[in-house]
Amino acid sequence: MMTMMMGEKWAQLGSVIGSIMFAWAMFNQYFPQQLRDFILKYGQKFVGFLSPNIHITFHEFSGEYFKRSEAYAAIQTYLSDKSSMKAKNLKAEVVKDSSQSVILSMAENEEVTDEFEGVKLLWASMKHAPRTQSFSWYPEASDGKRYYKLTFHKSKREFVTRTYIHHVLQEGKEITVRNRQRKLYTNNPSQNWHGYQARKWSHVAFEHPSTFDTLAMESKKKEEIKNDLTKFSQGKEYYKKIGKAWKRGYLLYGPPGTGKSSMIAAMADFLKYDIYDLELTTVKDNTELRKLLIETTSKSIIVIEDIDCSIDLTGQRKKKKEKVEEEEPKDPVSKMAKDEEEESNSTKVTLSGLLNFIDGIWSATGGERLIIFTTNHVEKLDPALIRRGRMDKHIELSYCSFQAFKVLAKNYLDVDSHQLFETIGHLLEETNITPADVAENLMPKSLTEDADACLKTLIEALETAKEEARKKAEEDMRLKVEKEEKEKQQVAQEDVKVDESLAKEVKENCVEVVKG
Ligand SMILES: Nc1ncnc2c1ncn2[C@@H]1O[C@H](COP(=O)(O)OP(=O)(O)OP(=O)(O)O)[C@@H](O)[C@H]1O
Ligand SMILES: [Mg+2]
Repeated sequence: MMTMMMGEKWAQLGSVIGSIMFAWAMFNQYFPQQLRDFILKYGQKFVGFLSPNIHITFHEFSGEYFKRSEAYAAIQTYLSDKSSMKAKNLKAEVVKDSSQSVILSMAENEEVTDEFEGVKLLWASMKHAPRTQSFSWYPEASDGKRYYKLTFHKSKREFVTRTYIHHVLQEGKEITVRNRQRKLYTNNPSQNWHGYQARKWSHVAFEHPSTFDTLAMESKKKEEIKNDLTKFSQGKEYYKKIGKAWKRGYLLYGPPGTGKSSMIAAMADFLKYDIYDLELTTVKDNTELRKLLIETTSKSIIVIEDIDCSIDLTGQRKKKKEKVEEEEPKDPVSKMAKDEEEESNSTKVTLSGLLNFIDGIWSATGGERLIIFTTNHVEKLDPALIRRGRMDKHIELSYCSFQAFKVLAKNYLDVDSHQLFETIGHLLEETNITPADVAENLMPKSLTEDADACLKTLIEALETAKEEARKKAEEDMRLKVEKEEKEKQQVAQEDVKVDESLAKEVKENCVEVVKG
């Protein structure tokens, strides 16, 4: 009985489908094209009129030719996670310049639901098939036009248009920034700026392993720097409010091997910014410097390492040139060649050009940039260059403290505490050793060397450094005493000379008096 009823139902369903297909065939065969279009268009409108839903479409290519819509790309990224969890048909795309080499998105005609602040929304991925197979310059035409359709209840119109879409685009862009492969740029010498596809900057993927976790320094100082960076990166509105360009200058100074370059890499990792490593010595003049600045993108760190060596800020360059002029060859051909070489080797970037680079009107374009200078000799820098407001934050990277050593011990040996730590702590207080040297000593020299052996090697190195420092202090003291002794002797000799000439004068005067 049951089976008979089921059979009847299937038969009924089959006949309904058959009728619909027959009606559709008749509709296509006997109704002219125009009438069919008219019926379909108004039929859709009628259904839309009855439906409580609203649709918004976001096309992949719209407006600017050849340019993919940013909104479409942001939505695709936003939906990527949701699609990979919920959709049954997925599309995989290899994304250029992305560390996440494959991104998944829903295939055409798939749907996923989203929920935001308690409101349910439906996203569908759609494609208009191309009408003709003709050649077109527009990338979308050959493959059909892809678009996303957002469907929601009409009562949520204001919420969706004012809040939800903004949220989706913002979140999509943020995910893109988080996932993108960061780049390390270096400036090309200006001789190579001309010609086909000439670039002012060339880049490689930035893959430095240094992070704030691996950086050896006092945790309080580290936290302070991280907070400063976070405040900066979230400060778009704040900088706008106070009328300041959205950029910040950092001066990192300290002896070689104390982690200045490592800190820059950690900052880039923390903020997910690109790095522009500016080699000032290959920049010809201030105009070139400005051109380079204009070509940098936002969310980046512009670095000038060893600023005191890159540019003469005290007029020494001029002196050097004067010296060269004195030694100029007589022969005009070699003189020209020497001039040319001199010209190409020297930079005419001046202090004022550099100051303009940091806070001139051009430096405000783009925004969200850090400018970092590093130096081993902070005292050599012109105060105008590093005054607060230009270099907003000065960070001293110094010799290894006990806290910094503990970070290195954890990273290199995976040791949190050890009986030798106390000895090392005392030795670090008495000796100046750079984190680079400590790190070198903590690296196992063979596969069999364990933490114990490495810490003992470090203690030996610290004792040697302490002994050397003691000897150097003794030698310095000896030289000082010797110098003072010499100076005293010189003064005594000069006194004797003065006495002698005085005696001579007195004697002569006496003779004259006697004669008189
Ligand atoms: N504070 C630190 N934390 C962790 N590692 C460090 C630190 N300082 C130095 N090192 C180690 O020493 C190496 C050299 O450090 P880095 O290049 O950062 O020094 P620097 O201050 O930039 O030196 P220079 O003034 O010569 O450019 C790094 O590769 C790193 O392994
Ligand atoms: Mg360095």
